[in-house]
Amino acid sequence: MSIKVVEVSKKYKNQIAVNSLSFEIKKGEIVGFLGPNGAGKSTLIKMLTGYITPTKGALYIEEDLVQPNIKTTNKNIGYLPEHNPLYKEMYVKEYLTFIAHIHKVSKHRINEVIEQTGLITEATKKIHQLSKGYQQRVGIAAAIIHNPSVLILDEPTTGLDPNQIIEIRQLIKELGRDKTILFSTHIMQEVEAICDRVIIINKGDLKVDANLSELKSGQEQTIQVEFDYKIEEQFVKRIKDLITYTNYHDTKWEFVFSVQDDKRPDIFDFAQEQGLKILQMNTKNKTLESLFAELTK
Ligand SMILES: Nc1ncnc2c1ncn2[C@@H]1O[C@H](COP(=O)(O)OP(=O)(O)OP(=O)(O)O)[C@@H](O)[C@H]1O
Repeated sequence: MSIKVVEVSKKYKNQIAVNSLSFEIKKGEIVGFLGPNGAGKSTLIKMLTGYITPTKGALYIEEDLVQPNIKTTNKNIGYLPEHNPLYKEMYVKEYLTFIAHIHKVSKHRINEVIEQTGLITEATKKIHQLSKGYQQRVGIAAAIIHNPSVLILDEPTTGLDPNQIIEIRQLIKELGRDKTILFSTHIMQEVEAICDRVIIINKGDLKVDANLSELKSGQEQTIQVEFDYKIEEQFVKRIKDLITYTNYHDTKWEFVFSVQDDKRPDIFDFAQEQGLKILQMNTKNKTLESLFAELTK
């Protein structure tokens, strides 16, 4: 396991920020760590990186317990905090040279990360001259300069414009080819765009730890249809994968399916077989976004 969290809790005075959380992340996985504001994401990330200690429980990075072994575990972690701490008066290459020096890594690694994070054209500019998206790339370059096996990103796309968001997501995906990545966000679409697995927390509690495909397959598909003529129930029952149906009016129906594949083509085929025309058809799918809203009320 690259990351292991065992019954970890964190209490700030009377406030329980993280409540007995447990999960494991395998080598090479990209996992979205999702929760609304105040859910406890940053608190857990700070415990993984050794910035704060847990009130209870144990955290492991590449099999090493974080607390007594912070030096070792931090060698294996690249961390981009929520507020990317950059020395903005420095030039990009100068800053990365400074970070490389702290980590005692060889100079050739600086050019390597500049290339890897798409910073070649910006390397000779001062950091404050860069767009927010490029500043975020500098933060990521600094986080991976010592070539860690685990990368932890705290809300890496917050405050970026839509194009920058797409670019940073792409970069995270590329880095995920040879690193284990845990990144926090409060946007479900972000998780859908980047990862296979999601861990959802709310008010410090674990709500979901599942692959996205599992989450999606557990969802129902609802389709409302209006035909041009009345149709008998016995015929409607023949539609494949139908779990329930409601007849609102002679010609208006709502069908609920248990499968994820788009069932609209099947309804077209059915209508054709029955000699009917479709006047209206709407899907009312429960999105992952609405599932997240339900779980984090
Ligand atoms: N140093 C602290 N002292 C007291 N309470 C704290 C401290 N840091 C965080 N908290 C509280 O712990 C809870 C979890 O906060 P945390 O920052 O971990 O949430 P988050 O999921 O990262 O939220 P956000 O998305 O807003 O960054 C919140 O209620 C917060 O107010």
